[in-house]
Amino acid sequence: MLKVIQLDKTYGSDKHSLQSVDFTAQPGEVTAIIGPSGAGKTTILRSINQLIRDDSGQILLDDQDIRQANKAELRKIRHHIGMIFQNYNLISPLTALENVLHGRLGAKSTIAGMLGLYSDAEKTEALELLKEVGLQDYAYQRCDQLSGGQQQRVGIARALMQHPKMILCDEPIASLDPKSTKIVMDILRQLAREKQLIILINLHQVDIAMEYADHVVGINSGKIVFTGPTSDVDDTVLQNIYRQTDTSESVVSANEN
Ligand SMILES: Nc1ncnc2c1ncn2[C@@H]1O[C@H](COP(=O)(O)OP(=O)(O)OP(=O)(O)O)[C@@H](O)[C@H]1O
Repeated sequence: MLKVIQLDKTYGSDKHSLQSVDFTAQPGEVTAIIGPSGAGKTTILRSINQLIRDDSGQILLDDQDIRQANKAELRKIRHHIGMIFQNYNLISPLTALENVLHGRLGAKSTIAGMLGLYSDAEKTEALELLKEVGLQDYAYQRCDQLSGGQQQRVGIARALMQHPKMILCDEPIASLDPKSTKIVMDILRQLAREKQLIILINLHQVDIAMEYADHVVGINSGKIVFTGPTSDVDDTVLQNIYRQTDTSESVVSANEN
């Protein structure tokens, strides 16, 4: 389980971007973080794997506080956290298979990684993962010749190659058409269920969050204003999450552990 407790982040001296952020995300579930532009969604994801250093709080992944990890421990923890990005972050001239194999880089020695030395077992696994995301026929195609939706699926296979406990997805469908959006979201939900992964997704599209998420975290101006099952999200909750001004201090919480 992921537990974020009292997380605070200030950019510069006065830009308070996260204020006492508390939420949990469970294995086997899709958890969507929703909120207006600038609310702090990306800052939360980047804090979780310590791409940015937050100021205070706890980030517990299976009871290990990521914030307290030393460099070697952090490298190990990060290896089990997959990342999915809006712009896919693939290496364009390389094939889909080569990009998926890059998911193993964190587990290899620098030399083996630099020389692109992968075992037959790793290649077989990468091909299997491409099959899982429906891209078995594209393994040897350069990534810049794939559609956006196909590239995002390569990104998912690359994350799976890390044998993740958790996948953090930052606006994974923002550049995709509705058909590709459905394919990608169906895959993410299925992965959560079948592999018991924690899937945490920043989303701008409320309708997609409502359709695919089991759990919703609503944030406005750096503060959590709702956390609970998707079935508890109604118009009042959405108005609170997307309100223009930061006048309300109300926090709606349902069935939190
Ligand atoms: N590197 C930075 N330096 C200073 N302020 C930053 C930095 N990164 C983000 N911020 C500020 O922190 C706040 C939260 O930003 P963040 O990108 O986390 O929001 P978001 O909810 O992901 O927004 P969007 O939906 O538009 O991507 C914003 O006010 C933003 O301007």
